[in-house]
Amino acid sequence: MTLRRSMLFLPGSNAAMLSTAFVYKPDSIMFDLEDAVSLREKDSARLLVFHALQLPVYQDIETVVRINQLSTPFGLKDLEAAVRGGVDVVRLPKTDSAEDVHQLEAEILRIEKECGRKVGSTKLMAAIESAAGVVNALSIARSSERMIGIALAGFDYVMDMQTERGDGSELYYARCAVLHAARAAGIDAFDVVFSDLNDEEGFLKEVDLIKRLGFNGKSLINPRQIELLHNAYAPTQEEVDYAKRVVAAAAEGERQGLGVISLNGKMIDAPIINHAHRVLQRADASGVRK
Ligand SMILES: CC(=O)SCCNC(=O)CCNC(=O)[C@H](O)C(C)(C)COP(=O)(O)OP(=O)(O)OC[C@H]1O[C@@H](n2cnc3c(N)ncnc32)[C@H](O)[C@@H]1OP(=O)(O)O
Ligand SMILES: O=C([O-])CC(=O)C(=O)O
Ligand SMILES: [Mg+2]
Repeated sequence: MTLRRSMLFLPGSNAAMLSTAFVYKPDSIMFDLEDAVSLREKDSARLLVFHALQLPVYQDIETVVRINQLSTPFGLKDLEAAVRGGVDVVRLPKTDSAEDVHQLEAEILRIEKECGRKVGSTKLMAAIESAAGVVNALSIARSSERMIGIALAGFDYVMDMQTERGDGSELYYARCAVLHAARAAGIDAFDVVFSDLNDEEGFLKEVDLIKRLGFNGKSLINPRQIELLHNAYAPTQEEVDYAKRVVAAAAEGERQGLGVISLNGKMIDAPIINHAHRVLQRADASGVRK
C-alpha cells in the first residue's frame, strides 16, 4: 500500500522549488503545468519539469505531473514530457467524464510504446472540479486500470457551483461523492487545497474533518502544511495502546475459539480488530501524534 497523505503542488515554472522540494518529504510531489503556470511560461515550465523528473532525488519519492487538459494547445505536449520524463502519476485536471480519461489513456499507451517505457507503468489520477465531474465520480474512478486516485479540486468546483469557499458546507456533497466513488472503485481519495497559509487552526480543523470522513490525504500548496497534516494523521499514543490491547485480546479469543470477545466490557469483533490493525499500520507509517 502506498502512503499518500500529502501531495505537494509546486509551480513547474519555479526552478528553485523544483530542485529543492524533495527536502520537505511530502508523500508525493506534484509538478504543476496547469493553473500555477502562466501562458507565457508553459513551454519553459514543461522543459524544467521534464528534466526535474530525471533528477536522482526524485527517484525515491512519488512524482505527479498535473498536465493541462488535452483540449488545450499544451495538454498533449505536457503528457509527452511527463511520460518520457518518467513520471509516476499523471494528474488530469478538470475531469468531467470517463471519456476524458479514456482519451488520455490512449495517448499514454502510445507514448509508452514509442519511448520504450513499460506499458502500464504510468499511473493516473483525476481531479474533479465541476458538478459534472462530481456526478460522474464513480465512472471516472472506475475508468482505468491505471487510476490510483481521484481528488476534489475545491476552487474550480465552487466556481462551477456558483458559490465560494466558506466553512466547508459548500463542499459537503462533493466530498462525500468523491470519497464514496473512490472507495467503491478501490482507489485513493484526496481532499482540496487549503489556501490560507497563516490560518493553521483552520487548516487543522479541515484536516480533522477529512480524516474523519476517510480521505487518504490532501493536495497541499506549501511545505508548512506537510508536518501538520502528517501529525494529524498519526494516531495518538492512547489509540495505539488500545489497538495493541484489542489485537492481543483478539489473538487470545482466537486461541479459545471465540468469534466475539469483550475487552473491559466492550464488544470486540472483526471490524474493531481490523480497525485496530489499521491504527497500528498508521503508527508504523506516521509515528505517534505529537
Ligand atoms: C487552485 C490550484 O490550482 S492550487 C495548485 C497550484 N498552486 C501551486 O502550485 C502553488 C504552490 N505554492 C506556492 O507557490 C507558494 O507556497 C505560495 C506562492 C502559495 C506562497 O509562497 P511563499 O509566501 O513564498 O511561501 P513561504 O514563505 O512559506 O516559502 C518558504 C519556503 O518554502 C518554499 N516553498 C513554498 N511553497 C513551496 C512549494 N509548494 N513547494 C516547494 N517549496 C515551496 C519557498 O520557496 C521558500 O523557500 P526558501 O526559504 O528556500 O526561499
Ligand atoms: O486540483 C486541485 O487540488 C486544485 C485546483 O485546481 C482547484 O482547487 O481548482
Ligand atoms: Mg483547478
